[in-house]
Amino acid sequence: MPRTAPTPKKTKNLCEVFFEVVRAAGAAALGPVVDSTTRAATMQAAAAVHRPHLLGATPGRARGGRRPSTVRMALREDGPSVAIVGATGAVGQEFLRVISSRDFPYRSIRLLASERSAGKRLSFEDREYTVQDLAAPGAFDGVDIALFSAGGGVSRAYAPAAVASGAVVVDNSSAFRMDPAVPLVIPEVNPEAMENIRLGKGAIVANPNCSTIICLMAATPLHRHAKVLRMVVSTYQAASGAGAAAMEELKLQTQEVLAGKAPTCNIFSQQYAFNIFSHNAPILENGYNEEEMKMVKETRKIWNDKDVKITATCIRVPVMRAHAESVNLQFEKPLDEDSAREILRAAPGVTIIDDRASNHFPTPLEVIGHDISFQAHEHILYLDFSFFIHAKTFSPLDQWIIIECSRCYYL
Ligand SMILES: NC(=O)C1=CN([C@@H]2O[C@H](COP(=O)(O)OP(=O)(O)OC[C@H]3O[C@@H](n4cnc5c(N)ncnc54)[C@H](OP(=O)(O)O)[C@@H]3O)[C@@H](O)[C@H]2O)C=CC1
Ligand SMILES: N[C@@H](CC(=O)OP(=O)(O)O)C(=O)O
Repeated sequence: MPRTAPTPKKTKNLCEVFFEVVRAAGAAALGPVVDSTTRAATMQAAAAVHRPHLLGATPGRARGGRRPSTVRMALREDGPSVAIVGATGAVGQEFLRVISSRDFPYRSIRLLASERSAGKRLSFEDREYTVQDLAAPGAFDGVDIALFSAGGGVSRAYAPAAVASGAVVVDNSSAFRMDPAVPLVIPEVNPEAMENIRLGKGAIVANPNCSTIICLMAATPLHRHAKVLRMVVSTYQAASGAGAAAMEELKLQTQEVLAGKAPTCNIFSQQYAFNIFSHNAPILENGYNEEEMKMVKETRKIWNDKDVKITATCIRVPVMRAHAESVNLQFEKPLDEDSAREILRAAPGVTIIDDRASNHFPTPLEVIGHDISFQAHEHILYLDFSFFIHAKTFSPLDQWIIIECSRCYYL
């Protein structure tokens, strides 16, 4: 199956921005990503592509060399102090995993959650941490970077306090995405939106909805080349996007249905196993569900184009991890298939897997282990191009985003 590794984008990338910020903060340059698993090695290669300056700026360290997984280089005096809000949750745990697998440098880590979890002990990189109550006074004292993933309400309630104490908040929720004062960033797409973010100067950086991220990582390079006039997206969203409890429900329902029992419906209002249904987000006045309108609004903000025509149909499919999307684009300028392929080959975070001869294209199961990939599955008509994407959901795609965002100061 032909695969093409992503190559660095030509515009100023996240690493450069982050490097500048870290330098401005008086911190030393960062080191290479290291981990012990094959999957992490894949991510390491991708990270190397995205962080050439960081890799090059660390004298005396082997580039890309494998070290034993027990030897962590992430805990560094010159790294930022990091807080994770929602540390006990599925995404919070994923933050920790990615910080570790990407060797993200940190001076200290503070794990924050609700009072329900306060006092709970969690181990990370061979150290024990006590989960602290987010609502306790001084929760953000001395914090440089706060990664929020505890829901929109928690972000709205506590992100301002984190900012006031000087932290850069990277928010995984939808709370601030459409706030004109808050950059909405996909590092591989619009890192320039957070050029003004500086460590030590409180600010919020918002992370888009995962379906938007997946779509725009492939659509934006084409948009920049030929200008998208109209985008039609259909999603096939996995259980992981709805959290750990939803994944458990899919597993349980599958067992129940196979055993001839009635499926347990706690997270979703209808049977999920062996079924598909419209995304469970609330339906809005215009008849779209909220997930679909996020795609519309967030794309317009990220592209800074309020006129681009977008429609989305978001569907939940009984797949454990990895969302898929069908994207149809109409361009202002002609774009042939070979050109589109070349553009996408050069796009960061995009891998082309397009084995038409044997009718074998990426599946969610195969995609787990890659940051993002897509499949061109239709020939290009004049001004028209369709492709199909499989990508991970919050795990680890959003974490990649978050890690890279934080690099901008840090995600
Ligand atoms: N960008 C994207 O596409 C995605 C974004 N998300 C965001 O991440 C959020 C979390 O998802 P997930 O990890 O799956 O959810 P979980 O339910 O697994 O975890 C929720 C976390 O938030 C904490 N929390 C909840 N309420 C409070 C509170 N009042 N104060 C402090 N901490 C609180 C919980 O702490 P405790 O253990 O104490 O209850 C827990 O750590 C989502 O709500 C969504 O906003 C998620 C997926 C994708
Ligand atoms: N996109 C997630 C839902 C979610 O968490 O979205 P957001 O980050 O916009 O709240 C899903 O698959 O259901």
